[in-house]
Amino acid sequence: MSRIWDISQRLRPDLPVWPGDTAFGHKRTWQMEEGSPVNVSAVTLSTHTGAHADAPLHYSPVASDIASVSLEPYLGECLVVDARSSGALIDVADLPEIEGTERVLFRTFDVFPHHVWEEDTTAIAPETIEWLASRGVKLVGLDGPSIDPQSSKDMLAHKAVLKNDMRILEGLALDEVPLGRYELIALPLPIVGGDASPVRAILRELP
Ligand SMILES: N[C@@H](CC(=O)c1ccccc1NC=O)C(=O)O
Ligand SMILES: [Zn+2]
Ligand SMILES: [Zn+2]
Repeated sequence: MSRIWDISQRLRPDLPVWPGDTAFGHKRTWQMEEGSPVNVSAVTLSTHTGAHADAPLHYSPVASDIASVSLEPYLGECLVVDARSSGALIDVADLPEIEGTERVLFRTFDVFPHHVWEEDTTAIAPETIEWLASRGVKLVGLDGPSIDPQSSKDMLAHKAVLKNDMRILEGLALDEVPLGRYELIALPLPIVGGDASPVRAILRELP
């Protein structure tokens, strides 16, 4: 069996979420201790909880929801890149040779903030998105909560992704993963009308 790295955040009540967004909630609705033959629960969560995929509908009212997007970009060979020394934005000059990979994941945190919400996270310059698109990249991902700065109102990186019909993963926990090439598997749930979906994201060692 090839080695697997789980790059999903654990879903739990104290999971930090985007300021003002819905907290993660999980409650038991049937309990074996109370005479039910099984345990069952209900969850409450934002579509942008933990490791998640943005749908084009998140940044364009007329674009596809998460149930309609092809799964192909979320599956296949990817490259994990070190962006820990980038400043506020990952610039083209910060990129390594990407050698024809269709998926690029950026590590920006020295240590992933599992217990606090960080406001000033590293985002991706729109020119970098254009550069990656011009080299055939179909999916960009990062450990931070957004490919744009959190204070952004113009969402230029998301707009560059829309223009180039790329896909986005955010909130990936990359601390344990050595830089390099892997197989990515990070499938969104088919939430009809959904602007995003949590994913179970893994990286698998290539043969
Ligand atoms: N744009 C962010 C998420 C985002 O904007 C957001 C996520 C959850 C709740 C509110 C959000 N934005 C509010 O202005 C993203 O990169 O997906
Ligand atoms: Zn998002
Ligand atoms: Zn986003």
